[in-house]
Parts: sequence; structure tokens; C-alpha cells
Amino acid sequence: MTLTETKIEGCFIIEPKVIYDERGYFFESFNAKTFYKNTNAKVRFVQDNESFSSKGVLRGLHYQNGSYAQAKLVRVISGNVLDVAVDMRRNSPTYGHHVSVELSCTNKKQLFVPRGFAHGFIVLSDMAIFSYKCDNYYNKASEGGIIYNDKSLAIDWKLSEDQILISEKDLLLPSFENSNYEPY
Ligand SMILES: Cc1cn([C@H]2C[C@H](O)[C@@H](COP(=O)(O)OP(=O)(O)O[C@H]3O[C@H](C)C(=O)[C@H](O)[C@H]3O)O2)c(=O)[nH]c1=O
Repeated sequence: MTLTETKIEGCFIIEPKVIYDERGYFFESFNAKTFYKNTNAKVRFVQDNESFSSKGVLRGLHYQNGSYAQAKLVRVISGNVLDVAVDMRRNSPTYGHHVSVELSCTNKKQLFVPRGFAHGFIVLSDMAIFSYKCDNYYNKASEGGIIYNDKSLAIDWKLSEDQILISEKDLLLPSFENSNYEPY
């Protein structure tokens, strides 16, 4: 397993060691000892999520506020997505900056998104199964987010506007400047 810290401190790209043989492949999708040793992240994952989405579906940009903030370890089991994490930590030197990385069943890359980030992804393949670990439970009342096409963030989602499929809820999310983000 190799871990590479991104330009945003605390946000890591993880590439597992894949073992191929005549039957197919095997890799450890999570190993606590390696993960904690290499990220020094003080997280204890308590919830796994999985979602299925068709091409063009954009889920995000979401976070949970305050004490319900979630760190996430995200990966793609099938398909190919562009995954995006936006630094919402006002005291961070990379406040308002984002990381975007293609995660796919082919590259088997994972992204560790610490607490204090808005997170989302867009499906670039015909479909995608997205699987991730969270270090805090879902809490609907604490949900927040920012609109995907916020001008100040200028995220390149790779697909054209007419290809993007987004929920009514996500279309109503506020701009980055007007977000309701509460520090954890
Ligand atoms: C997140 C979540 C949702 N739900 C229920 C609530 C709704 O009835 C249904 C779909 O929820 P939602 O539309 O919020 O799902 P996504 O748009 O995929 O939300 C996720 O999108 C981006 C990618 C994220 O990083 C977050 O994990 C999460 O906000 O699942 C649950 O029961 N538990 C949960 O942990």
C-alpha cells in the first residue's frame, strides 16, 4: 500500500498493493495498522456506505456540521468517478482549496478525506458503485453542503452541464461563501 499526501495537508491518496494470479486479483482494501501508521489520522471508522449511480450523476458537495463531522475513506468498486474534497477549515492555509482525483475499479485508488471537508463525486463511466468508510454516524439534522458549480471554487467536473444529473436537494445548496459550515 502506498500513501501520498495531496497538496492539502491531511488528505491522502492511497494505492493498495494488488496481487494478481491466474484466478484474478486480491488486495487489502483497508488495513488499520498501515493506515494509521502512514496517515497518523486519529479516526475510528464506524459506518460503511455504498451508493450506485449512473453516468453523469453528481453527489455533493456535502459535509456534516460540528460534532457530527465525518472523515471519509472513499473508493470505487465498479466504474470511474472524479472525487472532490474541498477544505472548509477556516484556519487552514488551504481553506477553499480542493483536491480532485479519479478513483476507479481500474486504478483502485482511494482518497482519505479528513473532517472539515465538503465531499462529492461525479460518475464518468456508464455506472459506478461507490463505497466509503465514515468515522462518524449519519446525522441528517447536521447535514450541510455547497453547490457543486460554485464560481469561487471553479471545480472542473469533467462533464458538460447537460450531462450532469443532480438531486433537487443538491441544486439548492448554498455557495461556498454562504455555506452554513460549523467547525468540528
Ligand atoms: C449519507 C446517508 C444517507 N442516508 C439516506 C438518506 C436518504 O434517504 C438516502 C440518500 O441520501 P443522500 O441523497 O444524502 O445520499 P448522497 O447524495 O449519496 O449523500 C452522500 O453524498 C456525498 C458523496 C457524501 O460524501 C456524503 O457521504 C453523503 O452526503 O440515504 C442514510 O441513511 N445514511 C447516510 O449515511
